[in-house]
Amino acid sequence: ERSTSSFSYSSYHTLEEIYTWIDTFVTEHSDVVSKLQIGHSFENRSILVLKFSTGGSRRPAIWIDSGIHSREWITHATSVWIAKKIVSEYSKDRIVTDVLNAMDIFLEIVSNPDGFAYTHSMNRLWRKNKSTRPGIFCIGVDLNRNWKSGFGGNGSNNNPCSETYHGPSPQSEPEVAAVVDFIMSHGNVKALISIHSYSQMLMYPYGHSLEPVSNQEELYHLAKDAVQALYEVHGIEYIYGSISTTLYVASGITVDWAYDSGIKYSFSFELRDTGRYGFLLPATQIIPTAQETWMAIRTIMEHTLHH
Ligand SMILES: O=C(O)[C@H](Cc1ccccc1)CC(O)(O)C[N+](=O)[O-]
Ligand SMILES: [Zn+2]
Repeated sequence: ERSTSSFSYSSYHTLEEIYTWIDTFVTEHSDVVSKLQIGHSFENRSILVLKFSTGGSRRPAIWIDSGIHSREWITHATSVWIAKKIVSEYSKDRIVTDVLNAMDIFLEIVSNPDGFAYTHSMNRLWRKNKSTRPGIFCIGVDLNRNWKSGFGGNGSNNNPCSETYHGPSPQSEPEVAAVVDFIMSHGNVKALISIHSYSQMLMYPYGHSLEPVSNQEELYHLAKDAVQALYEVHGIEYIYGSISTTLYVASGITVDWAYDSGIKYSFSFELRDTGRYGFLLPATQIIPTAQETWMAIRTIMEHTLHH
């Protein structure tokens, strides 16, 4: 469509529709937003990141990714809505304005484009990427088990047919390597938020071990405040805590790598719902979910700005 105002934020969209929306969005807001291509997926689709910046060079930054698991459609839809919210709140909302006057925001809406395309074409419940290797007869690596920190540990599987297959080696997958390379070369990312669904949880490292991270108290209280801000929008209740104690042990995950790489404010969301619809969350819940998630993310951004 010619403008993002004719885009339906209360519908789920295909990969092509989201990529077209990205181009329109960047054209409309070229003063604040630009499009980066950080790599290519296994099936050679572009891996795109939106950069929100009001100037400076190599400002401290906040990284947000969604859709690493392709069936979690509410996460891509939430990120699209949040992208629009960021530009509409700049110079209106005090916190967003302060954040963007001092920091950059990077938003990777579709972290697993091959898997996402596959959920539209062949298998709505596909989770992994679409990589194949000689002699291996099952497809895909779980991109939330392919990161270096704790790689191959409990809560990941070395069977290629498993939904939590960790891949042959850390960062073996182009979708993970692209993010690692980008964040490491940027070198000034202060917070990372990786968005999943479903369960209604806000979690922080570690997933691969039960040991608390050094700033556990700080992350606990920040998660508490973020979950409260979320609750105040539509009364949705989240639980919060470290991944391994709140959910289950999982190894080779995004936020553990981020934390061990020095990103001390690393969080993972599990969006709506708690199982009634699960991954098939009705489109009528997209905007309410995005509105409440935004308030939690805004809380994390504000804390990152001031610490
Ligand atoms: O097992 C997963 O990777 C997530 C839970 C999670 C989320 C973040 C870090 C570690 C684990 C659960 C989900 O979002 O993938 C939902 N699911 O189990 O399909
Ligand atoms: Zn997930």
